[in-house]
Amino acid sequence: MAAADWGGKADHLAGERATAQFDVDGMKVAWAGSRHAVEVADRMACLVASDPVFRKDTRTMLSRKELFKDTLKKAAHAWKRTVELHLTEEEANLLRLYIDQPGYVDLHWVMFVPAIKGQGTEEQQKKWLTMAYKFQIIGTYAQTELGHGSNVQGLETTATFDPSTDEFIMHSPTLTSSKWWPGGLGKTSTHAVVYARLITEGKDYGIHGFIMQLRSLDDHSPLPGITIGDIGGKFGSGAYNSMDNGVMRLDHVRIPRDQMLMRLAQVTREGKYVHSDVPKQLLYGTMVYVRQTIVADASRALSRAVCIAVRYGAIRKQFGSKAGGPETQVLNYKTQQSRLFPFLASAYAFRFVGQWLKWLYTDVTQKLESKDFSTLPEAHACTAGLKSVTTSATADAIEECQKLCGGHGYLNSSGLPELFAVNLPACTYEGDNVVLLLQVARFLMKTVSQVASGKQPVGTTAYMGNIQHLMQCKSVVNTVEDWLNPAAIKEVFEARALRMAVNCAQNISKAPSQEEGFSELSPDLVEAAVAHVQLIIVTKFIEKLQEDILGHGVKEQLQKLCGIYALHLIHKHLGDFLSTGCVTARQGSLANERLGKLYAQVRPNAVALVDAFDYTDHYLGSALGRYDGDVYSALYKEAWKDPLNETVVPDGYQEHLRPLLKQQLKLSRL
Ligand SMILES: CC/C=C\C/C=C\C/C=C\C/C=C\C/C=C\C/C=C\CC/C=C/C(=O)SCCNC(=O)CCNC(=O)[C@H](O)C(C)(C)COP(=O)(O)OP(=O)(O)OC[C@H]1O[C@@H](n2cnc3c(N)ncnc32)[C@H](O)[C@@H]1OP(=O)(O)O
Ligand SMILES: Cc1cc2nc3c(=O)[nH]c(=O)nc-3n(C[C@H](O)[C@H](O)[C@H](O)COP(=O)(O)OP(=O)(O)OC[C@H]3O[C@@H](n4cnc5c(N)ncnc54)[C@H](O)[C@@H]3O)c2cc1C
Repeated sequence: MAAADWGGKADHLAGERATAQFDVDGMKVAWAGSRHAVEVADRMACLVASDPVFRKDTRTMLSRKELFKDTLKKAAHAWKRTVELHLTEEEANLLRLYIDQPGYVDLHWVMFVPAIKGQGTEEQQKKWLTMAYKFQIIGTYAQTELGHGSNVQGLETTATFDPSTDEFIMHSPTLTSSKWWPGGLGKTSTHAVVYARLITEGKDYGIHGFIMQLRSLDDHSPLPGITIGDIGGKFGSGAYNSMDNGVMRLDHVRIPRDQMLMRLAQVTREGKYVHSDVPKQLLYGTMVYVRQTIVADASRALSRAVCIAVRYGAIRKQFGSKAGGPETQVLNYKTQQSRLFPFLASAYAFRFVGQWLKWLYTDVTQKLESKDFSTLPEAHACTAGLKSVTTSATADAIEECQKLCGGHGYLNSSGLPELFAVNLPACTYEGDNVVLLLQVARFLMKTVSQVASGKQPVGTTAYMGNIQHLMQCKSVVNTVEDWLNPAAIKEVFEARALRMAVNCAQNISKAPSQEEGFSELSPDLVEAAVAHVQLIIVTKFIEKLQEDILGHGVKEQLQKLCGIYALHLIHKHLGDFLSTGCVTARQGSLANERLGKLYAQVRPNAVALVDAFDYTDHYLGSALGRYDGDVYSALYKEAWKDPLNETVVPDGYQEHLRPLLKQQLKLSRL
């Protein structure tokens, strides 16, 4: 499909594509998850790429106001096309994804609708979702405040029940209780799920969700008692500035009692608080859902950056033979490969673990429906941990890809600055990554203590049940080839994760209290959580390789990428593996040797491996990452689009530059 997008011009990367040792179409299926997924994604990507309304090549040159208006235009046009073409939910989601411009619709579909689905009663769902599905109302998720984001229990907005009118009074009692950050709140949303402290009969029952109308459906003005605005420009040009993240103050705004989301708890007509038989943590269910989707977003963002850096690395040449022979493609430098190929492997690893996480989430949701809440803690730990590790690695990798592309990577036309700016906040939103890793650590500490009392752990912590062996085993690796054995790899990751968790648990038990110990050891706990999450990613990659994977050479390439993913982590975190005694220094250096060989094997396949992501030039949005590799013409053409080049002599010449030059000239003649 990218070839169609390219329009049949010379393929500067044809030589690279000819060296591929696998079936690229088969790899596209492995990446997308099914032949059907490839087909729908292709169709939606082409629909977006061929529609002039969805152009984005001058996005970074727009003012904030122009960018915001452009986002409104794109969102409205996308909805029009969705209705005209009778798109399915799957197709409409992909359409939004390929438009590739953050906006209010993300919050509406990804948070507002799921919050009502998860926390509303059937009656509430019927009423509000009917309107939301038709875009008669636009919703957002208003949780974070100026004073508190991570600490949800610390939110200050109040919802006080008034039995005399059967209403809640929604109020922001302090400056720090102003809602702050919700996407779409600033200028667009007509409604929101607002999180506030429920107070009834004089008692504070903690945080609950309420549906509030914020703006008139006639003229869009804020309703009485509501003050709303945008919180201001954000990091980078374009990027997340298309989103109107908002601030909101409430001054004793009254809403009917039935606008409290009442699936988890209810307030009766008399003002009695009644809690359902579902765990109160389901209040956080929307966040679990979104964290799961963010893992898929991370793999996509990382694969875009890698696609740009690999294709450009194959085109860019620097230095050469002394005899004046051809210069070297920068992708052939071993340093370039050792920096870039782990990202290529990580993109595939995150993609597969994201597919597994989606399955886990669906499974938990089905269990919740039949009132089985047993797997909720694991789902929370997995979504929190994977969201954290994949988004942090992705943000770091995009930044490194910019450096891997040298000076040209720093240009907006490379696509990398915007990609970085738009994905960097994923380390913060939906839970700060460190805060989330501490949640994983909490789960691990509980599991260690259950194992100590003889309980058999299940799911992603099942390995901890093998404690006798894992606490004292030594890696069997003796040669470079031994590092090709998935069982040998898995064992060292399991031993490292378990030993780090057990060390933490033992040290916590020496502290005066559990709480003090947890706080004192939090840096170690974060590292133990990362080790556990990396084990999940490695394990799921290995399990993926046990599935039927069709297409010539596809499985072999994935085996190499799996090896690179695991071995680069051993290399990067060798301190952990050595200090916990899982591998010796010699085994560590054998792993590194194996890694070097894998890089060499992947090199002829690198361009084809990024082609398998199946991105159009429109979606990639990069002069460096073009499918045809015609990088220099593209860079040259893009430069002329800059508003500075609209005139040959710049604005300001007459006022500032000319007088300065004339003055200096005059002085020099004196
Ligand atoms: C070039 C490119 C251009 C354009 C690109 C285009 C598109 C954009 C590209 C990328 C983005 C694409 C898509 C993005 C998709 C979606 C994102 C869209 C927008 C982002 C919008 C962001 C929204 C938000 O940020 S909403 C606000 C989120 N806030 C948080 O996450 C707050 C974090 N804090 C918490 O979750 C909690 O407070 C806490 C840290 C967990 C602590 O909670 P608390 O104090 O209550 O609890 P305890 O620690 O005491 O725990 C009690 C108990 O509960 C368990 N627990 C906690 N949480 C959960 C849970 N979620 N589920 C289940 N159980 C939970 C906890 O473990 C304890 O259990 P135990 O008592 O058993 O130990
Ligand atoms: C682009 C963007 C979009 C957003 N969209 C929305 C939205 O639509 N709706 C919404 O409600 N919110 C939204 N948010 C808010 C977001 O969810 C919060 O910013 C996030 O949860 C982090 O909270 P915080 O800002 O309070 O960070 P803080 O908690 O203040 O973090 C500051 C620092 O303190 C550290 N820290 C905090 N607590 C601990 C602890 N217990 N132990 C150790 N370290 C700790 C953190 O690691 C961090 O380094 C958005 C944020 C961004 C950036």
